[in-house]
This record gives sequence, C-alpha cells and structure tokens, in this order.
Amino acid sequence: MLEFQNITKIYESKKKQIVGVDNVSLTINKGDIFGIVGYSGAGKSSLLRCVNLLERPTSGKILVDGIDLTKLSGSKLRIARLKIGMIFQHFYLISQKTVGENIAFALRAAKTPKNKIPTKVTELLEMVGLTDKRDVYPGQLSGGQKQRVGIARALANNPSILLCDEATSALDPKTTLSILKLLKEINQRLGITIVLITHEMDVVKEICNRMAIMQDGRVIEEGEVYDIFAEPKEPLTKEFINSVVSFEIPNEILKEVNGQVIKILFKGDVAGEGVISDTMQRFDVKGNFLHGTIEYIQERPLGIFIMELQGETAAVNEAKHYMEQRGALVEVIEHV
Ligand SMILES: Nc1ncnc2c1ncn2[C@@H]1O[C@H](COP(=O)(O)OP(=O)(O)OP(=O)(O)O)[C@@H](O)[C@H]1O
Repeated sequence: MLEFQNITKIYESKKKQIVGVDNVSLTINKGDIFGIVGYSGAGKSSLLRCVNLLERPTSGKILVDGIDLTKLSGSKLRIARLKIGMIFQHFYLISQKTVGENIAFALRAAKTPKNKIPTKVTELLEMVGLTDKRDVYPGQLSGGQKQRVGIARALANNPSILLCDEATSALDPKTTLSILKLLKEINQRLGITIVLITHEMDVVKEICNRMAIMQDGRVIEEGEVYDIFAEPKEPLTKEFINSVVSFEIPNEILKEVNGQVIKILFKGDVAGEGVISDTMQRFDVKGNFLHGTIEYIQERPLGIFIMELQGETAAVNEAKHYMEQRGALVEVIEHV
C-alpha cells in the first residue's frame, strides 16, 4: 500500500515560493492501477516524484507498506527505492547501449549476481515482447518499442510499485493502447501497483481502477474510475470526462427542442431502454431520444441517454422520479 499523508511541495525560486503540491493525502491500494489526472501545472509530476523522493516533499509522509520513506536515508532508502520502478514520457534510454545492455545496466545497478543477468534480460525482453531486439540500439526502435525497453528496465529490480510519468503522451493512439495493455498485463501477472499521471482521460478510462483529479496542487476529487465517470462532482472532472465521453448535443438540434432535456445514466447491467420505454407507457409524457450509447468503463457498462421529455410539468417530474426509483441517475440539461 502507498499512502501520501499531507504532502506539500514548495519550490523556492528567487524571492518567490511556488506551491507544487498542496497538502495531498491519498491512499493507493496494493494492485491498484491508479491514475492522477490534471492539466499542465496541476502538480502531478511533483506528487509522483515525491514517491521515490526524486523530489523531497517539503512536509508530509510517503508511506510504502507502512514505512515512511522520508525518514529513511543511506542504504535503507536505496533499497526502498529499488522497489519503486519508473517510466517516463521520453524514455531516457542510454543511446550508446543496446536494448539488452540497457536492461543489464539496471540489473547491475540493483546488484543482481553477474551470472544471473543474461537470463533475467531474456525474461524481461520476453515479458515486454522484444525478444528479437536484444542487440539493437534505441535509435533503431519506434517510440512504442522504446517504452517497452523502459518498462523492462523498470521491472529489472522486481518493483512492487511502478510509477508512470506521462508514459504514453509521446505515442500515437494505437501504440498507446498496446503499451496500456502491456501495463495492465504486468499489473495482473506480477501484482505490481501502478501509479500513472496523465492529462489524457482516455488513458485512465482504459486501464485505471481508481483515480484522482488534481488542480492547483490539490486533489479535488478521487474515487473508483467507474463511479467518477458516472457521477463526477467537480466542474473540472466533468470537463475531463466530456473529453472522452461527450454528451454534447448540437445547438441546431437543441433549438428544435421544446420540452425538458434530460441526461439519464444507468450504471451496471440495468437495462436502460427497458426502463425508459416502461416510463413512457406509465406516464403521460412523450420522449424523444437525442443521444444514446453504452460506454464500457473497467468492463462495466454505463448506459447514457439524452432525451427530450414533453408533457405537463407534474407528469414529467413523476416520470423522472420513477426512472430514479428504477436505478437511473437523471440530470436536467439546461438549454434555451
Ligand atoms: N523544479 C521546479 N522549480 C520551480 N517550480 C516548479 C518546479 N517543478 C514544478 N514547479 C512548479 O510546480 C507546479 C506544479 O508543476 P508540475 O510539473 O508538478 O505539474 P504537472 O501537473 O506535472 O504539469 P506538467 O504535466 O506540465 O509537468 C507548477 O506551477 C510548476 O511551475
């Protein structure tokens, strides 16, 4: 388990203090793939770098399995750090060394016995799907392949936590998906806890089970990814979600709409269409579908419908209430 307890990071520059992280407390469970989302400058990198003390927090504790890393020094800190792997947006491979040598370098740094290194390199290359690239130099690899080497290198010390600093931001969408798939496999096969920071909500939607949203150094919302997608509370969270699951209805269509426009969400396996048609039969209202989709988040369906409800106010309210009773989340969308 990884815990941030009241972490604050203040940068001192000429006569000025910049608050990078402002009193953040978060608990990341063993086996989580935890996403930290925010715009540039929100404090994501500063927070992530506090985990392995690449940045020392100004105050607060970083607990890994109950041990406060900020209290460790010397060899104890070195050993604790070996259990925390990290991958980066720009890979940071050694260009003069082959893929195999890059990984062997990390194994030597972790004091792996010399005679075990070649076999370990083979295993790691297999794990990331690069067996045939052992003797190739980083310059001859694609971005996705470079990140695979980065992942193999980060796994060299058998870490229990893997930190991913915008690990897919330099990659195209297809390569991003393949790297995310690999990270998920690693999480499931090796039980490694993954903490990733990103400004891309679709990365979170793809692999994370829990998430936090940061703004101005603070965590403004956190929870299960599914729940946050279904019921975001903060405006910024809604903005991020809209970037991947858009409910925008074109103005030309809204202009034609006279009734009340509502968004109806069905979590899990509730058969949304059935509930809606049942509602239309029970109450004196007419419904026009403007949008309907089922999103899969963490392999759980989330039914999203936008519709216009026409009828007397009392009937419309009753219809909405009935749908809520049947498990829907109903929200009125204001329009002119
Ligand atoms: N080494 C530093 N010295 C001074 N200020 C810093 C330093 N590193 C970060 N900051 C400041 O701390 C705040 C948070 O930056 P941080 O890089 O953690 O945000 P971020 O969310 O990771 O953004 P990005 O994705 O652009 O890196 C910003 O105001 C930034 O300017």
